[in-house]
Amino acid sequence: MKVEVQGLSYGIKGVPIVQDVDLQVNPGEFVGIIGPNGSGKSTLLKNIYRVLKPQAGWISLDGQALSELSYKEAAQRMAVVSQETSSVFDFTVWDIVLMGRHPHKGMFAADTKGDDALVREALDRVGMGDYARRSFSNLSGGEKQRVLISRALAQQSQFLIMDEPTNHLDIRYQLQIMDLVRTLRITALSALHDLNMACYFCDRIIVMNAGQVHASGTPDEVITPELLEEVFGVSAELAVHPVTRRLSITYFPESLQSQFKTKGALLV
Ligand SMILES: Nc1ncnc2c1ncn2[C@@H]1O[C@H](COP(=O)(O)OP(=O)(O)OP(=O)(O)O)[C@@H](O)[C@H]1O
Repeated sequence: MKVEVQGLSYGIKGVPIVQDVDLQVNPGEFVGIIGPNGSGKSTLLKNIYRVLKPQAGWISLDGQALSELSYKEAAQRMAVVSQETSSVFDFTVWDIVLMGRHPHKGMFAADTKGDDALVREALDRVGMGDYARRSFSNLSGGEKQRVLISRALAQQSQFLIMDEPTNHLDIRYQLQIMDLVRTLRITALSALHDLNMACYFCDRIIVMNAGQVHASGTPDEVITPELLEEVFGVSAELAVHPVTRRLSITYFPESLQSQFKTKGALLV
C-alpha cells in the first residue's frame, strides 16, 4: 500500500504542534520517524490513524483520501499499535487479538475457524501463544505490547502504524518485533526512539524536530554526527558495522567526552 501525507498541520489552542508535514511510505517500505521528546511524532501519527483530525493537509492510502473512508474501511487497510494500552474491561489476551478480525466482519457475524486460526498464528508469532487465556490487564508492559502487535497481525491490514512499538520490550523481543515487521514486508510507519534500531531495520527515516520534518532519507543519508548534535544535542560517533553493513551509533555522554577527547579517541 502506498501512503501519502501532504501539508499536514495540527495545533492545540492556536499553538502549532505539527506543521506542514509531507511524507510518503512506498509499498512494502518500513519508515521510521525519529525525533526528540515533544517533537510531534505521536501527534503526527494520531492524525494519520484518525484519533486526531488534521487542521490542514491531506492523507491518502493507495491514492484514496483517508477522510472519504469509513472507520471500518480504514481499519481494514490500517492497523495501529499505539502506546495507550489501558482498558476498563477485563478482556483475555485471545479477545484482544480477536478484535483485530472485527473490521473484516458484519456487525453480528460469528467468529469462524479461520479467525481462530489467524489469532492463534498471530499469538505464536510474537511468542504469546501460551498466554491466550490470561487477562490482558494483568500482563507486563512488554507482554501487552506483544499482544497488541499480535492483534495488528491478525487484522491483516496492508499498512501498519506503530508508536514506539518496542517500548517496554526486552532486547530479544525488540529485535524479534522489528525483524518481524521488516520480514513481513508490510508497509509500516513507526515512531522509534532507538536510533540504532531505526538504522538497522528501517528503509527510510524521517526526522521530526519542533513539529516539522527536519530531514528524511535512508539511514546513511540522514544520520550524521552533525544531525545528532543539532537535533538531539548529543555527541556521537558513527561507524559502519563490518558484518551487517548497517550504521552503528556510539554516544558520548558529557561526562565521558573530555576523557575520550584527551585520549584522542573521539573521532567526530
Ligand atoms: N492535548 C495536548 N495539549 C497540549 N499539548 C499537547 C497535547 N498533545 C501533545 N501536546 C504537545 O505537543 C508536543 C508534541 O507531542 P507529541 O506527543 O506528539 O511528541 P512526541 O514526539 O511523540 O514525543 P515523545 O518522544 O515524548 O513521545 C509536546 O510538546 C506535547 O506536550
